Amino acid sequence: MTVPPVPATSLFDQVGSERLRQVLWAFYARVTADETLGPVFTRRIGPFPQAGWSLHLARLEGFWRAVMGGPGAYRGRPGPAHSGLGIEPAHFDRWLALWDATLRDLLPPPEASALLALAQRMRPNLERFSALAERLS
Ligand code: HEM
Repeated sequence: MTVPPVPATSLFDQVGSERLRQVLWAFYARVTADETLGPVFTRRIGPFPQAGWSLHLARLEGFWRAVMGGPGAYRGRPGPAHSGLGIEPAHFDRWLALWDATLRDLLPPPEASALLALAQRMRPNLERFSALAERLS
């Protein structure tokens, strides 16, 4: 008798779109209130949660859906989006600390660690772009 394979569930299936959206809004509320990160985002997107934030969060939701194996059609270029903004390594340290704290507050530990690991792996590439002075997009 053959045992049917256990269907593979994606990280997106485990977290679900509603909780992903909650995580993103909670995270950017903290980011924009932070004295290191806040000014970079407010300069570019405007005061949270008004101005361009709904659009920005919709883009980010598409991005996270894609990297979590969920449905979506993200077509952005995260690298160039980080060049020319004056982002230093300290910004990345803080970003990841707030991401970790938000994930721990809102998700069970396995999902929180998986989402933290994804962002940690993206850091070196985004950091290379952030060192470029000119915006490429
Ligand atoms: C590993 C950490 C990070 C990840 C995964 C990440 C991810 C992203 C993504 C997916 C976008 C949207 C790109 C697009 O499609 O337009 C974005 C935009 C942006 N990020 Fe990050 N980011 C990180 C760190 C940072 C840091 C440290 C800062 C600086 C404080 C920052 C500032 C911004 C800003 C200002 C935008 C908007 C750019 C624009 O629309 O012109 N990010 N980020």
